[in-house]
Amino acid sequence: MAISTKSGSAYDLIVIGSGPSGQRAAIYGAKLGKRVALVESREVVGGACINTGTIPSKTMREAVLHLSGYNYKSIYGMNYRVKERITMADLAFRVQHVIKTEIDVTEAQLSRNNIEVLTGVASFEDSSHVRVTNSRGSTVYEAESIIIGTGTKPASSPKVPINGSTIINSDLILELKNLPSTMIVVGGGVIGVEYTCMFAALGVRVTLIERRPRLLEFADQEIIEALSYHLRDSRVTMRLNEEVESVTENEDGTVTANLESRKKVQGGALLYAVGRQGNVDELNLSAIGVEADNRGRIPVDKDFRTKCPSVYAVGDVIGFPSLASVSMEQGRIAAARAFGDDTILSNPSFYPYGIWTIPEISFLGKTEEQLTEEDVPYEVGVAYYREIARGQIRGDTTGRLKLIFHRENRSILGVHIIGEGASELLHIGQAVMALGGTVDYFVETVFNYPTLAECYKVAAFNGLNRLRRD
Ligand SMILES: Cc1cc2nc3c(=O)[nH]c(=O)nc-3n(C[C@H](O)[C@H](O)[C@H](O)COP(=O)(O)OP(=O)(O)OC[C@H]3O[C@@H](n4cnc5c(N)ncnc54)[C@H](O)[C@@H]3O)c2cc1C
Ligand SMILES: NC(=O)c1ccc[n+]([C@@H]2O[C@H](COP(=O)([O-])OP(=O)(O)OC[C@H]3O[C@@H](n4cnc5c(N)ncnc54)[C@H](O)[C@@H]3O)[C@@H](O)[C@H]2O)c1
Repeated sequence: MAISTKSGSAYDLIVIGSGPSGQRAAIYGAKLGKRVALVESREVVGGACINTGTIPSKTMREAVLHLSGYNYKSIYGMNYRVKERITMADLAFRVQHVIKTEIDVTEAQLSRNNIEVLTGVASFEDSSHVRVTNSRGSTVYEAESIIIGTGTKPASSPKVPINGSTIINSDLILELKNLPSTMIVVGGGVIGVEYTCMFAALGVRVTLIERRPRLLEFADQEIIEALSYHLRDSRVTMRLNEEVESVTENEDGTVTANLESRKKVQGGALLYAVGRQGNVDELNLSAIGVEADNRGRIPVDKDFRTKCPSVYAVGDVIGFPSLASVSMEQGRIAAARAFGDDTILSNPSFYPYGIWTIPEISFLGKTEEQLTEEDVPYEVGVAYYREIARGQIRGDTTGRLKLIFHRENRSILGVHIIGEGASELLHIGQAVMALGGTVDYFVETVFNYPTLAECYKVAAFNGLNRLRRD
């Protein structure tokens, strides 16, 4: 069938992709009074964030915690649960509800800002023209500036036959018909570890295989040791320093992961989570003289401008840190820069991490390992949730907050938390750090009682006591 080509409208800004990076870029452009179009290849807006990634996984985690009674087992006993037989349908029910609401909220935001949403696959004609192709044909639109926010998709391998039922990637989690009794997770990155925790909390026996010597290499070692303790306690088997070479489906419906070391691991289902690949294949980047690397990442400068001066790229498609929070910020900055607005400033040293393991982990700033490597004289103060009244009330007696500060000028260098509420709690430390506060702030400040925020005060006292002893 021949595809008809039409000439479409002209815009000030065309944004490709409606994930967090694209949404924020488009809205910021509109706030600057520009005429903006947002191209999205899926039928719905929201990107991987709303449809397959952040929102589904975080909602599923909440459903798992609620239905399994995980947070209350230490109070009411190991057999406590809200629902006896938890099914995939129970989890999917809550996830679909939140996805739908988030899509509605996003659509309303885009429409309020007069952003025109064009459904179809975008590809470059040249540095100011984008072709949008859908089942009705193809139209070429013009814009002064173009921002790419096309995100990523799960990395695949010809030796791992994803079948959507027993061998899945993170996009297909909700396609699992039943909860398997055993599961293999390949990849000890954020996705692999988060889903390992959820399935383990549901009683699934998980084997987690990671080719590196430790999980989540960018996080503080002590925090990861604490997480590993929880994983073992939830009957997770960790196989570190092991690489999965291929995966085979067995006649009895089970699957086998074949390791480079010639070991074999068998399970009822397998989640393949070995990283993600940039969505660049359909963009025709060669038309604008831009080339992505072997993982589909587009190179950009500090303002997110590509080699082609009128084209910017933001979000996961430019690589690290690949977080929804940071993607939004990058989108805003790129739209501002595209129209000569230099007022938005953002300091990546204060970007936080929230890792939704069970228990959750959150941190910002430097780790002890990094500071040792950089010869920075530091001291550490730790507070344990079990010593804080709120920790006892909530039933989380294993959490901890670790404050790292400079031994001489007492500035905060890092905050690392594992335990319930970590991702929210972190923001107190983030504010103090960003505003140039010192460890003394926590000593001098009165926090509500009983709250987890008290951890900051206890950790500060603990660290300052150590400093005095030396
Ligand atoms: C399982 C999982 C859990 C996650 N959890 C968290 C979390 O807890 N916290 C956090 O901060 N981050 C999390 N992330 C990461 C977060 O989802 C991403 O950082 C974020 O979605 C990136 O936003 P984006 O706008 O760059 O891309 P995306 O959200 O991937 O959106 C890109 C959009 O572009 C569209 N597109 C692609 N190519 C074209 C084309 N040629 N034409 C038109 N449209 C196109 C796609 O269809 C997609 O809708 C998670 C990711 C995954 C996979
Ligand atoms: N809470 C959050 O912020 C959150 C949650 C989920 C995902 N994300 C984002 O999504 C992105 C992708 O996550 P991911 O976990 O897929 O990727 P990743 O790159 O973080 O981790 C993949 C892991 O798989 C391992 N691996 C690769 N090949 C292997 C093999 N053959 N056998 C065994 N192990 C192998 C790698 O060593 C690595 O540790 C991340 O960059 C992250 O920022 C963020």
